[in-house]
Amino acid sequence: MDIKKIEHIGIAVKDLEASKKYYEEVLGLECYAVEEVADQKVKTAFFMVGETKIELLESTQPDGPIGKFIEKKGEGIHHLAFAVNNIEGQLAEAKEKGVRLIDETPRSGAEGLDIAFLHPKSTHGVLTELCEDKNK
Ligand SMILES: C[C@@H](C(=O)O)C(=O)SCCNC(=O)CCNC(=O)[C@H](O)C(C)(C)COP(=O)(O)OP(=O)(O)OC[C@H]1O[C@@H](n2cnc3c(N)ncnc32)[C@H](O)[C@@H]1OP(=O)(O)O
Ligand SMILES: [Co+2]
Repeated sequence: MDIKKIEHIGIAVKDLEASKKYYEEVLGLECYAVEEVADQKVKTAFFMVGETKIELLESTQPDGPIGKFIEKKGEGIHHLAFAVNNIEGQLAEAKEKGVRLIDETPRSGAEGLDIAFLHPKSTHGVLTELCEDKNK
């Protein structure tokens, strides 16, 4: 695969406002965007840390992926997202190499990126997101 960098680290939180305060007031990071992604049933808050972002995720519905994750495991690191070119090609390669795809075709994520997830059961336990900025 052709990975450029870690695009973001996704963190599941119960209360976006409360956790945002920790990142701002304790860690001293600046939240530069808050966005709801209805397709994923989440509200997100983004912080830039060098070239990588932290994506806080609060569930907007109990049956969404973040709602279910928090119910089972509590708050914490949820996924690792890599920036790639040609996301469709990367998905095809991953599939060809035996990885189970959650998304066979990319969906719309936050910040206008195309995103697709690889199943944690075939990535040694890490829910993995591929992201491509097709507007660049
Ligand atoms: C806004 C956007 C963006 O960046 O632009 C986002 O990030 S949206 C971020 C939120 N969206 C997503 O995560 C979409 C992709 N995620 C999904 O489709 C789902 O959450 C799955 C990862 C397939 C899990 O869903 P499912 O209903 O199957 O839950 P489940 O609890 O039965 O999980 C099946 C097995 O996977 C494990 N599992 C579940 N979530 C996990 C996670 N985040 N990391 C590692 N392992 C995980 C469970 O422990 C379980 O293992 P055991 O059987 O051993 O107990
Ligand atoms: Co993400």
